[in-house]
Amino acid sequence: MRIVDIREVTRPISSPIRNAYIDFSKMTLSLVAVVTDVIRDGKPVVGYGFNSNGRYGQGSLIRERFRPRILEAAPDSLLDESGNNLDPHQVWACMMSNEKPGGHGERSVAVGTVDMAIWDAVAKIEGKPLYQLLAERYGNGTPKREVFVYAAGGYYWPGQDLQALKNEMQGYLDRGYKVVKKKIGGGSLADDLKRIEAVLSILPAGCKLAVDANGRFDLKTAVEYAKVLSQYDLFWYEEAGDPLDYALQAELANHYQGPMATGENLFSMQDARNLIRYGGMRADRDWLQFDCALSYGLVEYLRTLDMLKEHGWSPSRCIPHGGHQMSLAIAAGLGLGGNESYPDLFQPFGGFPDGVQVKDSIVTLPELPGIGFEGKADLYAEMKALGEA
Ligand SMILES: O=C([O-])CC(=O)C(=O)O
Ligand SMILES: [Mg+2]
Repeated sequence: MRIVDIREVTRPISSPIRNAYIDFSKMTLSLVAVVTDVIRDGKPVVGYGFNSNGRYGQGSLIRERFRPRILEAAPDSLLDESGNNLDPHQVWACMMSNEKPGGHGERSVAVGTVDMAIWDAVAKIEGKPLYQLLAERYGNGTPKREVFVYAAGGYYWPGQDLQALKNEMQGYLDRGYKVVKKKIGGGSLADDLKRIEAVLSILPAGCKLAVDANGRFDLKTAVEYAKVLSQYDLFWYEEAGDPLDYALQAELANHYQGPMATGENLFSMQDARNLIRYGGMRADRDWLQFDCALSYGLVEYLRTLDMLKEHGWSPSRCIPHGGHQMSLAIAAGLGLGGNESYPDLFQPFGGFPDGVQVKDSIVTLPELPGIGFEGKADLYAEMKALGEA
């Protein structure tokens, strides 16, 4: 078998929202199709991938470096031992040939996007859900199809008042979520507190709020917020300072006893390892949000999970950023603590297969081959236009 083509298209996922650092008025993503010559149900198997929100489409890197490397490689060098399927680790090594270490910037997003499509193809060729394949190859053999999800929103919308914020959050509760997230750091502390209290005022017992500063704060501000946020029983306090400022994160732990979360902007195992070594994160309560779609894909994420294990961290402390089905499959296959979800944003790319309902903040993954994109009609329509044209 061989890869016949790799196609990329850059799509808008823009909206007028902003967090403490960026607005999303020009946000895009790359959608990738990896076309193989393997025939299933009378059609070539095509794997699909896309990158998460927050970084932009990676078309030029994919077209200039990663696509040609794969297509120019000897087809057999990309296969597993059976010779009947791709080996994602070999494809990854091929993409990363002649790439120096460090400086993980945008290329990790390009590689992560192609890697997602490779895993989708591999699981489809095996005729299994990706979560099943992962549980068999790297997990305990049995996936856990019920995955915790929380609703991320609470962005700064133009003109949104407190009532509109409450309505937004109520909408998530009505759809079955028990944990909701809102942004902080995009206004004054006093305004943020009004917004936090507005949300808390509508949360029933058993439901929780997480807050996300998107790396905006210096140490002084992060600590100021920590002191005030300590009065609430928050689900977590996320990305207070710059993602690479491990000393800030470590110092913050001296001022905030509740759970903290970070990692969505760490794009390699090595960066994640530095967070674990130097960031003062606490394995008994904190959360790790590394997102494979931004950070060299699942091949690298497997290395990150191994690194975590060596440092005494359970995969159940990981709740990835990004709200995509790839991380849902990894969560189900390898026992992560859950996944992010953006019920009202970044469509059609985020979310779940059609008909999957959130109940008590849990989704149950259906048995679809691959990652499961074909189960979401609006998403699959976009994918099919690229991959089956
Ligand atoms: O607003 C963003 O860039 C997304 C984000 O931080 C998250 O989902 O945690
Ligand atoms: Mg975040």
